[in-house]
Amino acid sequence: MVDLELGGETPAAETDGVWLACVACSETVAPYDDVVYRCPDCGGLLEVRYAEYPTFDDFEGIGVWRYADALPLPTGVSIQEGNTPLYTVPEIEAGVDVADVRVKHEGMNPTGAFKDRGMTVGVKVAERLGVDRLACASTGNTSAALACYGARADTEVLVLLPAGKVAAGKIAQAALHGARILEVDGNFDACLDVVAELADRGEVYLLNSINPFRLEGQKTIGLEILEQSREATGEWPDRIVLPVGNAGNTAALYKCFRELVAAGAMDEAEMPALTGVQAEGAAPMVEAVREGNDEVRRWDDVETRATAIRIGNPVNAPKALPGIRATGGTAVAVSDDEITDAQRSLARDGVGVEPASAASVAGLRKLSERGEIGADEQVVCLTTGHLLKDPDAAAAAGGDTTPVPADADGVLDAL
Ligand SMILES: Cc1ncc(COP(=O)(O)O)c(C=O)c1O
Ligand SMILES: N[C@@H](CCOP(=O)(O)O)C(=O)O
Repeated sequence: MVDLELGGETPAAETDGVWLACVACSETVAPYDDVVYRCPDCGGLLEVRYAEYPTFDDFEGIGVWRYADALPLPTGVSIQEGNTPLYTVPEIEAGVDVADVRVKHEGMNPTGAFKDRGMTVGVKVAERLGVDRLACASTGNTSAALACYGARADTEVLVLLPAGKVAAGKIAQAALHGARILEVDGNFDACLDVVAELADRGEVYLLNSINPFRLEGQKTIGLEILEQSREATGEWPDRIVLPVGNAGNTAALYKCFRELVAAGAMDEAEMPALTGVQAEGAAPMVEAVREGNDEVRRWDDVETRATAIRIGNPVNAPKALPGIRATGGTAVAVSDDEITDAQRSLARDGVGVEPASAASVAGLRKLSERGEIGADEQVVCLTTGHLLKDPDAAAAAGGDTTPVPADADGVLDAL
């Protein structure tokens, strides 16, 4: 049984009102005494807990650190992450039977993906812990963000990537920011197994989303969506539709809502329905939701054009599955062609995203067609990464180029 209550006594192990708690057995752990990723008693996932949870009145400033009162440290290693736009998307809205559709474009973060929100917190915690080598496994975006924030913190970064399966823009980022890049003969899940073992041996500090501090930063996506939606429409959204890979965002959004409920700033019934979308070729969470399972079965063979979510063993499933269920959400799988169609529609609405991001819109379309989303709902789709992350996919989804001679008549003839 997963313990997802936030209540209980403040343990002796707290520092500045912050501690870690196991979501499976409630064991508490001091936050900064040792490096821990899992419960020392049962191996369950850890999450950050606080003596007090803030309300919206406590927030000031802009970006991730506007929400400092909801984060474990007062400042981060920051390059101005967060404060991403919430766009209207007229073409997409016109094609679905839903009252209001907005797109929260996390591709507008400094490195072009939501990961920056986590790294600004995680790399600061790494500094506090005094570790000297940061590492991650990655389908690309985590490595780009870690390389960038590691550079900013002047700390060594090691990234393990599945060979041949990472988009060009992401490798370029990790390389230029100075990470040591190792291409592994295995998929993302195998890379994570290896880097987790290196972390257990004390060789590296792990900054994948199993790191509970990193997910604290990603919680701010939820806080921004709630504030921006209320400003734009007067309401909080009924539903947030998001791509799912390692399920960190799903877990982080659910934690965001639970904390607002604990603070008395949100009623449980107001939590937006968390709706996860996976590619058909990498859909273990969808399988678990459909079959009503409490555990997610690892898929060893995964494949999708949306390389960012080519993941068969979502490490945050024990936090994310209860979030989908408790908020009245669901999960749906979409084909690669549906993803590319959604990517094109987003582009026509002026929103340039990488394939995995477009999965959210593809999922919205599928659920709306099936009548599984109410016509009166206000929906926010999360787009997680920028178009330029995967230039090859963007070029393939876009139109062909036409060769022309270098004269005006030749150009006009070609039109
Ligand atoms: C662009 C993009 N979208 C979605 C995801 C999935 O997010 P999560 O792992 O939080 O489910 C990832 C990485 O995992 C990603 O890089
Ligand atoms: N898409 C991710 C996969 C790793 O996810 P993480 O959130 O656990 O770091 C990536 O960009 O590497």
